[in-house]
Amino acid sequence: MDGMNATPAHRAGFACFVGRPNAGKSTLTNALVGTKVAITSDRPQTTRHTVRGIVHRPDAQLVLVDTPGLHKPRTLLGERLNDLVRATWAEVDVIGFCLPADQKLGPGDRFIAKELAEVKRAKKVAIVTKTDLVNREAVAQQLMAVDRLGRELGFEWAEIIPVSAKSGDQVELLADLLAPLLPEGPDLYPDGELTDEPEQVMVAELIREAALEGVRDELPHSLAVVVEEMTPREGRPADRPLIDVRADVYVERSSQKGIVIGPKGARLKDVGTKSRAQIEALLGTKVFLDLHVRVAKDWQRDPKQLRRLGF
Ligand SMILES: Nc1nc2c(ncn2[C@@H]2O[C@H](COP(=O)(O)OP(=O)(O)OP(=O)(O)O)[C@@H](O)[C@H]2O)c(=O)[nH]1
Repeated sequence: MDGMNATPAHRAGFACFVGRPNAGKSTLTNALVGTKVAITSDRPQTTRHTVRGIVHRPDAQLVLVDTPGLHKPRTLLGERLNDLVRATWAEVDVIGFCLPADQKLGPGDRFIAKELAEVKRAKKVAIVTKTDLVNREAVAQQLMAVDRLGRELGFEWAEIIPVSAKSGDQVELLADLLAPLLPEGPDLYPDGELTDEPEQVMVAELIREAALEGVRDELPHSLAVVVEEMTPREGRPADRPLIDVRADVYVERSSQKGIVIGPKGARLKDVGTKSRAQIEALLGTKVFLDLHVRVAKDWQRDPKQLRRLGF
């Protein structure tokens, strides 16, 4: 190749991390993006919400979509949630299968990998996570185990890589390996998009958690929250700022609206009080929270709505 064509084409695309609960997907997303985007916790299955983080590089833009976990479906809703996961998988360019280095490859991993084998378009990357917890020998064993798993299921991993999101070991390299797997194209999102999004996403997640409390069985995955506005109130003294947060809680059917609002609005008020306290703790300032409940019919099934709702 001569000097004129030496610059590789710019690439941009979507990737998501999959893996059993607690595999380290959110932590890895945060490590790659360099900003806290998804909320992590020691509790399994906190990532029900699909959250985007964007890795901006000179040569590529990698948009990370955080899908909910795929589970052995026991209910119709579980089945629908899995549909949502598969719909996301069908749209992304790269899927990173996360496997913790400190746990033996088990039935849960196999279940997910089997599903992965059905995904045709996306390139699949195996990521052995939490390598700081074990010695090199154990990491090597896990790399071989996941390699075998791919072959058993009849597909090949585009890459297999060990990382530690905690220590940062190999995180850069992971980004270097993911970037070339994306399709050629210009940035999908403007640079700087990230600056206020993570906070808004976290605020939305706090409201969603509060709104789900006590009604999880009735509306497990039919709730989405979009923060429409987050602005400092003008004319406040510098030492006592106030942030106005306007957010919409979306349900799928009008019958669900009543559940969220509660008798005489009592539930929604409670949701507001609870989530406001947490938002204030997160932002470190007083907050005025303005909550509205809206119906977005069958949002889980409509790609346009999903995108609007941040999925
Ligand atoms: N030692 C170590 N711990 C990690 C690492 N990455 C994640 N963890 C821990 O593992 C636990 C689960 O991490 P998450 O990132 O929340 O895992 P997840 O896969 O997003 O979990 P779900 O949301 O339940 O699907 C947390 O306690 C993390 O602190 C790592 O590289 N090293």
